[in-house]
Amino acid sequence: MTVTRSSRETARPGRLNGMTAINVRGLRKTYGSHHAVDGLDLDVEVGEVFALLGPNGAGKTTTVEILEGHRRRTSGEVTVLGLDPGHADRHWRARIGIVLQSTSDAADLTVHEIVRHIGGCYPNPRGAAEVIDLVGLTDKSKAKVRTLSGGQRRRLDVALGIVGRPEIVFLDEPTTGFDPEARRQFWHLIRRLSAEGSTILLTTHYLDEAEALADRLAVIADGAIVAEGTPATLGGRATAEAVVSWSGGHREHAADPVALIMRLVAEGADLTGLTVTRPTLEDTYLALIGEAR
Ligand SMILES: Nc1ncnc2c1ncn2[C@@H]1O[C@H](COP(=O)(O)OP(=O)(O)OP(=O)(O)O)[C@@H](O)[C@H]1O
Repeated sequence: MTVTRSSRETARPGRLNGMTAINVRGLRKTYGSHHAVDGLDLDVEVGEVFALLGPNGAGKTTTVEILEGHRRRTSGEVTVLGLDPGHADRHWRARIGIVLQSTSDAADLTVHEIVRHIGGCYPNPRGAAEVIDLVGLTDKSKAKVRTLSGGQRRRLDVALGIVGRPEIVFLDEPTTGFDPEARRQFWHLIRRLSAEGSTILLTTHYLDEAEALADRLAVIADGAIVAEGTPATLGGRATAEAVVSWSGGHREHAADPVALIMRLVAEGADLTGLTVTRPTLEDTYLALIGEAR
């Protein structure tokens, strides 16, 4: 597949172009007779931010947990940072950062204590205060984990996922429960981690989040990838017909909207209220999911 890379790529000093961080071929996971993951192929390059989209039950978490070495696969080939996660050792685990869907426990420790404690499990951790600041929890540093709100706990989960300075970060629905400001802060954090060279694989139901963060994304339906591309090109978005509307309720579909507008100008049409729209990522996503059903 030819993939158009985003302009953000060139701005990344830590990027090692062309090296594969995640390589998946023919991944399958069955529960009884149910195929949760059904022949999934995926390549994520070192330094990429890659988003997995898909409806509830599509197989995103199952896939991510297999990549993290937290779930056994039924069949298929998987390498993450060059190793099979099913047989990986402590050294490999120290290079991986994980933010699970479930919230953290350790309710009687303070935020600072738990971050420092988990950081101590890694060879080269970030400082606890630095990580707590990165996720915007500095004013809750001395608070017990059990007193945090849902969104604050989620931020703590992110802190625990990145404290070990991981080369690759798995984030499963990281911003669920975040208020809008916290989501923006989180986006800023992801861009910063990415700029430092981390590879990031995230699942999300927020299409604006995928569009804002991802170099590439893939849509999963029924355990397989049905489309893959950049946010701009997914599902043929970049070449989809535009809808051109102008005064008097005029509306035309056009493969080349500029040519249409030039023609209208030449014809002396009243172009008050001219708009040109292409399918949004949400339109494209919903169409892909609809086709897959
Ligand atoms: N331990 C399990 N036992 C049986 N079925 C499971 C198990 N874990 C997941 N499944 C099933 O596998 C399918 C994929 O689940 P998964 O959690 O990977 O979906 P998802 O895409 O992450 O969904 P969501 O967006 O809701 O988080 C679902 O049908 C789910 O019910």
